[in-house]
Amino acid sequence: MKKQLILEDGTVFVGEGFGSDAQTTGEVVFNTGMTGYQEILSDPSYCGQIVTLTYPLIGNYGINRDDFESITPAIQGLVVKEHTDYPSNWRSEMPLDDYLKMKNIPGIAGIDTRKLTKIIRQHGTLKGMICGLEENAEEMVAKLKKENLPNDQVRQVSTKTAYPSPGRGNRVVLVDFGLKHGILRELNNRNCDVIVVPYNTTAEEILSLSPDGIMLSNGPGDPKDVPEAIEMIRELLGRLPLFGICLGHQLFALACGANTEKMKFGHRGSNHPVKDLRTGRIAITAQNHGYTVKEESVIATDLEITHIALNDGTIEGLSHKKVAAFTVQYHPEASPGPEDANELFDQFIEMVEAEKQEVVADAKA
Ligand SMILES: NC(=O)CC[C@H](N)C(=O)O
Repeated sequence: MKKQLILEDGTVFVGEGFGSDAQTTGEVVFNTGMTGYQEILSDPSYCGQIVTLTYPLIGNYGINRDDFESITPAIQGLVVKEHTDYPSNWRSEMPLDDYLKMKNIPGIAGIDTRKLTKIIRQHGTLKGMICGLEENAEEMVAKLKKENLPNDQVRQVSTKTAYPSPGRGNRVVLVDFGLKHGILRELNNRNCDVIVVPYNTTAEEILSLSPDGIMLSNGPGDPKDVPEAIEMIRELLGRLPLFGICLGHQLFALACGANTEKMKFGHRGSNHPVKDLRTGRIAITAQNHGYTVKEESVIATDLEITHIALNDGTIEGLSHKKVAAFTVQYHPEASPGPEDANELFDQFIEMVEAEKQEVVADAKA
């Protein structure tokens, strides 16, 4: 069935529908990863977004049980150049098309994704819709221009109730703003005794779980749309060691008095070089974000900029000068992508253990 992809600037692409037949509206973004479509479409940070994959052949290794980053994908739609119905991989359990149908996610294929990506890079991310050919494009453009996209994505994807992911090691409260399972996997691999809590849990409720450390997850949307989380982080600062990833990093920056802004078209891909300013070491990182911490806003805070993106110089990592807390804008849990930055989870565990030693030393003194 033919479908159209309509952008708010009036551009119309016609392609072949796959996945669900539903009509969908969202913010159109692009990801440049060469593999990892399953992890991308199940990453809750894409809630509210229609994702264009710039790699030209998608679906060739199917969908498997192991690579999900969440159980219920929150992506609004998928745009590809070519999509294959015939996956060929020993791990494949179903074709991408079947999966998208099952989860009611619309897709459109046969799109000139290079042209689309150039438009997004020039114009900045724009609103768009995937719909049938029967819709009048001009009317749809007018509708897109008028419409405000939802701003409650974190509420949509965060867990509704707390749940444990047990281990025998350090106790970590992981605040779920739309967490990728990769983060949970990394903590469990390090034997952490994790309790995952909803995004709007208060500092007091978190402290009542007696954690040794706090982890702030990734998540969708604008960090300023979750003021309750900013307040909670502010109250926890200095009371427990803290590590934040992506949305968690942005919320931490806001809680410390810095500011965030929307980027023109963001960073989404699996090969973004990031420099650690303290060691000079460069890591190739997985990224998926459309907001960033404003550099000039950091000066008046107790934060130190620890990492920058080599492509555009934006902030990629922060650490607190006075309390045990650090955050990164990129994804050390990878999925999809390189594992260069995976050791950050070890640094978090070391920080948690060092703080525990200090508590013991203080108690003895
Ligand atoms: N992956 C994330 O956590 C993304 C953070 C935020 N939603 C952004 O787009 O910048």
